[in-house]
Amino acid sequence: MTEQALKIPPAFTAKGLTKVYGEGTAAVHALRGVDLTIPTGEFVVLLGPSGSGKSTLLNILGGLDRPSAGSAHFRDRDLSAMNDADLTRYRRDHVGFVFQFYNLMPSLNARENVELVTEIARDPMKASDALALVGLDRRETHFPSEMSGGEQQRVAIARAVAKRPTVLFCDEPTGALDSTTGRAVLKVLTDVNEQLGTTVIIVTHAAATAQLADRVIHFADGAIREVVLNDTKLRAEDIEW
Ligand SMILES: Nc1ncnc2c1ncn2[C@@H]1O[C@H](COP(=O)(O)OP(=O)(O)OP(=O)(O)O)[C@@H](O)[C@H]1O
Repeated sequence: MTEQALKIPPAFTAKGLTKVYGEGTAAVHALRGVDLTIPTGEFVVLLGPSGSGKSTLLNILGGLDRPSAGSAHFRDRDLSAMNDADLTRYRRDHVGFVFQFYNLMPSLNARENVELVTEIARDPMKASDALALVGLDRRETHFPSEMSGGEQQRVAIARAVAKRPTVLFCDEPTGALDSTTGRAVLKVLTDVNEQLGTTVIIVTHAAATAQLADRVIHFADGAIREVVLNDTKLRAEDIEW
């Protein structure tokens, strides 16, 4: 890591982060006191068995959910202390989301799907520039039904990055895709990380994705089991699926 990177405050720090769903005998301990730091600009992959708490962590860091105890800071701001309006503003100004199923509007073409965001964002890219970034500049007027799963996911990524988010959260972004298409989507995510400097945090079962990461966080049973820093990152084209 460069000296300059060391001076930039981390994107996220969590201390004793705890999430319990339900109460009493029905209580589910989704996060059991997680401590973590995610440096700004990193490409981070969260791996772990189903139910180990990965999505719960993503939802808290993304301002979609609140912890039961502990703290989660975005830069110097305590997300756990924010009210609903503050969290909405935080998500609007700083956060992009990409999910397994692309959640595109079927009646809108690719450009119009991206414009849903660019029309309300503060300092957005042009929708056409966002689509060019994901390699879909020639598909602007195509509707979701006219595109493959990988292309639809790239539109979803264009929509998420068009508002120039500080952080891009991806929950199983390749979960519905075959390996070739998955690689193409991962290539787009690494491009976003490298070209825009966006911090990218991916939850996935596709362990191969870890080969692209600066930091791999292994989850088990609501806790971090291991954090691995990659000295060498592979290019998306070269990962073994
Ligand atoms: N809204 C909810 N109400 C009750 N329990 C929940 C809720 N959301 C998640 N859980 C539980 O919390 C635990 C952690 O779930 P989470 O979705 O974070 O795991 P995960 O590691 O992302 O799993 P997967 O890989 O299957 O998506 C699981 O036992 C899950 O059933």
